[in-house]
Amino acid sequence: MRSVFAMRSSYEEQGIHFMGGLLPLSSERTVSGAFDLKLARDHLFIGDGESDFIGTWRGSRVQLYAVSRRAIDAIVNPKVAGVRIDRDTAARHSFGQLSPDAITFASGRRADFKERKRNLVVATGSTSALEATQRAMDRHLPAVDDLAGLDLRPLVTVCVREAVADAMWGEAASTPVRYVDRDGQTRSLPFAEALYENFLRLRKFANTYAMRVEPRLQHIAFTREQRLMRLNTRALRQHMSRMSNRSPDSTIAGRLELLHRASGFSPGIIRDDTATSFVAAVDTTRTSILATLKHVLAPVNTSWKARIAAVDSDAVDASAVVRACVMEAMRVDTPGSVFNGRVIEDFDLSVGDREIRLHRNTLIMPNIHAIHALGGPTFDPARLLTHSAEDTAPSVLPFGKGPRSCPGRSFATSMVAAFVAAFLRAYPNAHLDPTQPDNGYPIHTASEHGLVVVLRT
Ligand code: HEM
Repeated sequence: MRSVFAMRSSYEEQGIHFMGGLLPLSSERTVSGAFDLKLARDHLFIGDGESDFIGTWRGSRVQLYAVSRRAIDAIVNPKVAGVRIDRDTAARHSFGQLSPDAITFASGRRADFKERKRNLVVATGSTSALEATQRAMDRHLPAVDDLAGLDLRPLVTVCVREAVADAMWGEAASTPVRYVDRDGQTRSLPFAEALYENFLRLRKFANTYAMRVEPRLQHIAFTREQRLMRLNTRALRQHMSRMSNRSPDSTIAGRLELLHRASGFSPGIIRDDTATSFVAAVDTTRTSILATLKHVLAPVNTSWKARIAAVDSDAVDASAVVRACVMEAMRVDTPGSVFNGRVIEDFDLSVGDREIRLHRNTLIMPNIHAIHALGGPTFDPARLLTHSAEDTAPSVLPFGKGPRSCPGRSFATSMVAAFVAAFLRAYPNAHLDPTQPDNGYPIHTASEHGLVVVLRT
């Protein structure tokens, strides 16, 4: 078996540029710097716009990022993804503790993988996100007269969390469960809120230096916070096991249960695929809403705000203008990254007119941030509206691509479109507060700054 140093040398000999220092772990210091600047790890490794791959260390492993469209297409090709490259993500050691049997961590090589994925697409796609979104907005949107400025981050978070929970489980999402907060205080929280809060804590802990270097350490309860999160994880998993077989057929959980059971999937898989869909949905969807509002509420984009506001409320879901604004916002402020994969056997990957020898155990993933950066930092939905069928499709991949791409895409885009259009109807004079430094930061799932708007002129 090749050492990581031999692997790296082989890639450098094949012309792949490495970033982040010569020795294993060295890149983690650079990553800490990126977190300080409120950037996600993958923003650092976007390449020069010419290369196919960028290499670095991830902890003590060799990581390759596909950074050109053709390299991404090569590694997500169904003949490669789930055949010679399989899922291997450190996330299974962090928030994966909540749902270890979820599809997110499952091998794409299993014979039943395609059916499992199809069930998720059907269960999430056949739900109307619109009513759940509107109900949550009706509960939480503030009375306009009371507010000169408003941080949208907590407002959007609570609306999306409740709307997704409603679509996922119906009333059962509000069942109170015991939850231990960061101070060690035991409280009673609605089940979906407790699940989301514990997910956020697990993910935050995973971003610390030690856990990035050795993600498996997250399974050992060294710290008080780890012990508290573990208590919650156990209680939540027990609660979710008790919820099985009880979700109404009108909910995503109910439909997934019917489909997965008919396919012969175990109760553990049904439980964990439901839980993973909830956490995957809330975090990314609320980030996409914030990103879209950030752009359409900027004074320079008033014409796009007006075009969205002019769309009839019944036509929002199908509106090309609304979709173009949402996708373009996700291009400029990409919510999350795709999950990592691992090369499972040495093989030659065809990229354009050359072959690249990939070595077993190399971590490898598409860097969608690199593709998105090629379009530049300016929000311009027109580029998505004007391309003809003959043009190369614009490279906007916030949901990933290929066999592992997001099964909740249709649900998510409906929810983002519904929220943004309803918000603009409710607050036609809303605009970004130019005095707020927080508004200048990029928006992604792990960022914690606010998005402050003025609701009145
Ligand atoms: C705007 C919102 C969303 C964005 C930007 C997003 C993005 C993504 C991305 C980038 C991936 C990884 C793809 C890959 O590794 O190739 C993913 C996977 C996944 N997403 Fe989403 N997602 C969103 C909403 C949702 C929703 C609403 C659901 C379910 C209700 C969902 C469920 C999942 C699941 C289960 C996976 C794992 C798929 C697999 O392992 O094969 N996501 N998503």
